[in-house]
Amino acid sequence: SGTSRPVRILHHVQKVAQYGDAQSVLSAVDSYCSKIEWAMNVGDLKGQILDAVVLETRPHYVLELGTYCGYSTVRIARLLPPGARLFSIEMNPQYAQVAREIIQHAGLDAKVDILVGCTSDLIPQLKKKLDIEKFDFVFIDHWKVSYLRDTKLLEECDLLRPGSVLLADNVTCPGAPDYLHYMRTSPRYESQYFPSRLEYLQVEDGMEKSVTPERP
Ligand SMILES: Nc1ncnc2c1ncn2CCCCCNC(=O)c1cc(-c2ccc(F)cc2)cc(O)c1O
Ligand SMILES: [Mg+2]
Repeated sequence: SGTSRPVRILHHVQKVAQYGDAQSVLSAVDSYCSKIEWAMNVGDLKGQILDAVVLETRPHYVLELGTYCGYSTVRIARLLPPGARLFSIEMNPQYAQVAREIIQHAGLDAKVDILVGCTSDLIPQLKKKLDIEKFDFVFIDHWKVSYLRDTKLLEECDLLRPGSVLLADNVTCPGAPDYLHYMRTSPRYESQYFPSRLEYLQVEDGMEKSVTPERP
């Protein structure tokens, strides 16, 4: 068919979701992807883990690696206090445009900036480009083979502070074994696994939450 899966998801959201209502946008994506065609959104089950971590972290500056259709971007942005900012990096320009329109439909575009490019190129530019010191919360959901490399890049670029929270999707399926090993053995992090299910399926998956301890 002519359109891409993200464009079909966008059209469904524009057709059935209430403009300015983030929850109806999330429900529209979840019903489309559970009934019509699967897509790699974090989904509602793992989304509830994401919600809980965002609410307990109360982040002011958020970074997301891998935007796709913007489902998790909406999920996070809807819970942010006024003045908080979410920057999401997406490599695929078509995905980025779909995400912008889904985020706009949810009424959250004022809180969100989608940066188009590869994380390894953009992360080193963030301090200068965004005039940001540190990120309080990072949601990692892009290429699974890039999780560890990009986390180390965030460390090297001094974008994390004691108490920064990293939450990684798909650490079981498709899996990010080198990231898990690093997070669970590095003295720099305290890590916790949240078992769940792969979006819209009965397959086991889970998310890993890692925090740089506050105490010196
Ligand atoms: N800024 C950037 N830098 C680097 N890569 C970048 C990027 N921006 C985008 N990409 C390129 C990756 C985009 C896709 C990442 N997500 C995934 O690959 C993913 C796959 C599954 C999956 C599970 C079981 C299956 F059978 C099949 C697929 C589930 C998920 O929840 C996933 O998040
Ligand atoms: Mg994912």
